[in-house]
Amino acid sequence: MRNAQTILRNINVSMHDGSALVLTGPNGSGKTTFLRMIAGFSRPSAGEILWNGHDVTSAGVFQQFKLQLNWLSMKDAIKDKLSVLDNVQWFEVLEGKCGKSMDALELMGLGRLANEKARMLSMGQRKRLQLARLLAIDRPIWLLDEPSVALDTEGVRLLEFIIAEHRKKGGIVFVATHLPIEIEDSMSLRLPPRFPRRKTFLDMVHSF
Ligand SMILES: Nc1ncnc2c1ncn2[C@@H]1O[C@H](COP(=O)(O)OP(=O)(O)OP(=O)(O)O)[C@@H](O)[C@H]1O
Repeated sequence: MRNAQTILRNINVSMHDGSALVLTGPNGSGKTTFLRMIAGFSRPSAGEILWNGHDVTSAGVFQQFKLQLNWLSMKDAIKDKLSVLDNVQWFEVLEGKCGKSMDALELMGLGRLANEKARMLSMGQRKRLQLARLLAIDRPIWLLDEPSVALDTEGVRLLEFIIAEHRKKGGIVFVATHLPIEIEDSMSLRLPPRFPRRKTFLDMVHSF
């Protein structure tokens, strides 16, 4: 439920180590809501989200489960006044890790911009920075909301590559997207429109 309205119903998905789920569906169909529920930002009004058989919302489990998750969304949480490198290292330090930030930036094609202020980055470069952060933090479950928006063709290929590599290590990936993405052996779930339109776009055009 969101705002007292039922957004998602009758969804049953089971993920194992190394698996990937691609969520698609029209605007407002609930893709972000689905990811938010997995992340524990929203509670399902019915049903359960289980992690290793335990309800993720129960005390004790939630704190552990949260540490497995890496969230990437349109809100990029990039600090414009910090350098590109600091924007990755800051999260790495918070995570109690170190040493992967520069390699992650290099992989995402941002090595030469590491010492620039993040405000200098283009939209696609900001997305690459988010992906570098994902790599540096290196948590097992990735929740990616529209990860390819603003990426160029090479950026999308890199995204597909890091997803494949993550899965090889046993990582789990959820991707909500409107854009085509190639993820081998992924499951796909297409959410239905919440409010089916009475008229199609072409009907509207012809009525003018
Ligand atoms: N902040 C909010 N508060 C209350 N209801 C919300 C909020 N954000 C979204 N919703 C409701 O949840 C529904 C699903 O939204 P959600 O963002 O999950 O869809 P989506 O499939 O990710 O859409 P899009 O493709 O546009 O990103 C929306 O139709 C809206 O009614």
